Amino acid sequence: MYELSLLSPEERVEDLSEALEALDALSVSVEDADAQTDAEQALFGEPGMPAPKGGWNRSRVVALFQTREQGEEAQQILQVQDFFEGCSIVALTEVQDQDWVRITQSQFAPVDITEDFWIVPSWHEPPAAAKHCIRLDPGLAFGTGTHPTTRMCLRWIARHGQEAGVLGRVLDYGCGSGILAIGAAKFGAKDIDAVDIDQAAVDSTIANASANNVTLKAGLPDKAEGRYDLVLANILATPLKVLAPLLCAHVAEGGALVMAGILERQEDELKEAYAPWLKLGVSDREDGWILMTARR
Ligand SMILES: C[S@@+](CC[C@H](N)C(=O)[O-])C[C@H]1O[C@@H](n2cnc3c(N)ncnc32)[C@H](O)[C@@H]1O
Repeated sequence: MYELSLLSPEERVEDLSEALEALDALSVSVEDADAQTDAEQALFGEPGMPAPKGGWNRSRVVALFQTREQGEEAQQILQVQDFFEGCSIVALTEVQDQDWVRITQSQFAPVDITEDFWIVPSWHEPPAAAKHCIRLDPGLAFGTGTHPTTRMCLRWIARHGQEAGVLGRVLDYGCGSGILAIGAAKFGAKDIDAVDIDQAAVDSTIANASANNVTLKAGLPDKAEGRYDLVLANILATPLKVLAPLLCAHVAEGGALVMAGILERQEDELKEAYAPWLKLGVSDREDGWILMTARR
C-alpha cells in the first residue's frame, strides 16, 4: 500500500479529506502537523464543553491507497483544484506490509497463575512447568487470566483443588470466557455449570471448554440449578450484593462461595450484604482487589 501525506491549513482539511475519499483512498487520517513541537495545539475542551477550535492551524493529512498509481493520480488531480491553495504534498511512500496477526499475538504471552498452573494462548507451546494448563485465546468475553480478580479465583481453585483432590459440583456464575469453570475442571471438578447474562460469553465458554476437552453445561443464569460444592462469582460488588440470596442458596452444606470483582474498600458492605446467609472473609488480595470467601 501507499501513503500520500499532505499539509493543509485548518480551513481546507474537510475539502481535502472528502476529495481524497472520492479518489479511492482506503483511509484518511488528520493530525496536528506541529505535534511534538512548541506550536502543538491541544484541541480538547473541558468535560462537557465544546472543543475550543475545530482543527489545527496546520494539519497533516494522510491518505492510504492500494496502488502507487492511485496515489500519483490523486496527487495530480488535487494539485489543480481551487481548494488546494495553501495545501502542499509532502510525500508518496510505500507502506511496508506488517504481519498484524503475529504482532497482535505477540502481545498475549502465557500467564502463570501458580508455578505449575498456566493460561496459554493456542499459538504458544505450554511452558515445561505447566502441569495444569488452560488453552485460551483472547476473545469477546472477559477472562484471559491477566486480571487480578480472575487470577485470585484461579489461585483459590488451584490451592483447594490440590489440597482436597476434588472440587465436586461447581457453579461459575458470570462465566465470561469460562476460564474459572475450565480451571475448576483442570483441578478435578466433574459436574460444572457455567452461566452468564451475556449470550456471547456463553458461546465463548462452550468454545473454550471444547478446546480444553472440558465437559460442562453453559447457559443463561436460569441454567444454575440446585446446590454446588463450589460457587464461583467474579462479577462486581453491586451485582454481587443483589445476587447475595441467590448465590448463597446455591452453596451446598460444607460447600464454598468464592467471589471476586470487589475492591478493598468494599469489604464491609459485602460482609453486611451476605451476613444473613454466610460469613464472608478476605482470602486473597491483588492490586487493590480482594477475594472474599465463605463456607456453609
Ligand atoms: C468480570 S467478568 C468475569 C469473567 C470470568 N468469570 C473471570 O473470572 O474472568 C463478569 C461476567 O459476569 C457477567 N455478569 C454480569 N452480571 C451478571 C449477572 N447478574 N448474572 C450473571 N452474569 C453476570 C458478565 O456478562 C461477565 O461475563
